[in-house]
Amino acid sequence: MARIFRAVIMGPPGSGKGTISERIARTFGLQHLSSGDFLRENIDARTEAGKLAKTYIKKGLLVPDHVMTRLLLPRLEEIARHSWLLDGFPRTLAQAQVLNSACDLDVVISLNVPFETLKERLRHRWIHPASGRVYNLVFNPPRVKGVDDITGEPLIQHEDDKAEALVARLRHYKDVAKPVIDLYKSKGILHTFSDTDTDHIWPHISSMLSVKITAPTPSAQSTPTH
Ligand SMILES: Nc1ncnc2c1ncn2[C@@H]1O[C@H](COP(=O)(O)OP(=O)(O)OP(=O)(O)O)[C@@H](O)[C@H]1O
Ligand SMILES: Nc1nc2c(ncn2[C@H]2C[C@H](O)[C@@H](COP(=O)(O)OP(=O)(O)O)O2)c(=O)[nH]1
Repeated sequence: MARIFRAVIMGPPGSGKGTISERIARTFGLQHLSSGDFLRENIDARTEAGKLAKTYIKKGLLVPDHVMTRLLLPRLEEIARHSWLLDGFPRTLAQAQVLNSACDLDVVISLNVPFETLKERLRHRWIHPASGRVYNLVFNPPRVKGVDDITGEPLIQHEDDKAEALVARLRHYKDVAKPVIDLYKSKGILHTFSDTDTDHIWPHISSMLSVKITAPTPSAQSTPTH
């Protein structure tokens, strides 16, 4: 049986985590678990943790560490027999430490994209809230303006992707992520990829993973979202 492979993808908002995670899931059969999507599912299902998380997200704040770990760790246990890729978690050093005591990671991918590029991308990001499908009016526009390709439902823009909230959000990310990145660097599992284009970064990530993942686990393949 193929060895279980555990990876984390990090990067500021707009750096391409969702887009690249989807490619990784499709190519290598890893289960993609996005903390943002998982929170939104909990909010929609009106779970206790979801209701609590909503009060923070609405204010543009990070959800407290103990709420995040209480939510995410049981989910990771559920998929413990699969190889997985975590996107959006851990976001803080405290979260990274809890994850560390729960499992050993094989690889941490860190995306390094210039600030101006991030601002430009997020301005044009539209999502289909029910599925988490991500569009960009320049990079991967929907076939019909304003509607999801698959369901035909309307697309929305996140409040915090709008220009006013962006700069503070990107600064905040840098401050919080630095100690997490330093931790993974010290463990020797950090792989950083720097470029302005996802299509340039992707072949490098793909070849790194091809070497690290001895054999893919196709049964864990997720549904393509792009
Ligand atoms: N690991 C986490 N710790 C704390 N809060 C989180 C975490 N992951 C997500 N959240 C909360 O959920 C919100 C939505 O998360 P999500 O990752 O979808 O979007 P984001 O923060 O806009 O980042 P990105 O654009 O990189 O996807 C965040 O703004 C934050 O409030
Ligand atoms: N122009 C351009 N846009 C890109 C590129 N890669 C991803 N995008 C788009 C897709 C989204 O609309 C937006 C942010 O990407 P994302 O995958 O949601 O990033 P993240 O917030 O999950 O890290 O940018 C890219 O390489 N070029």
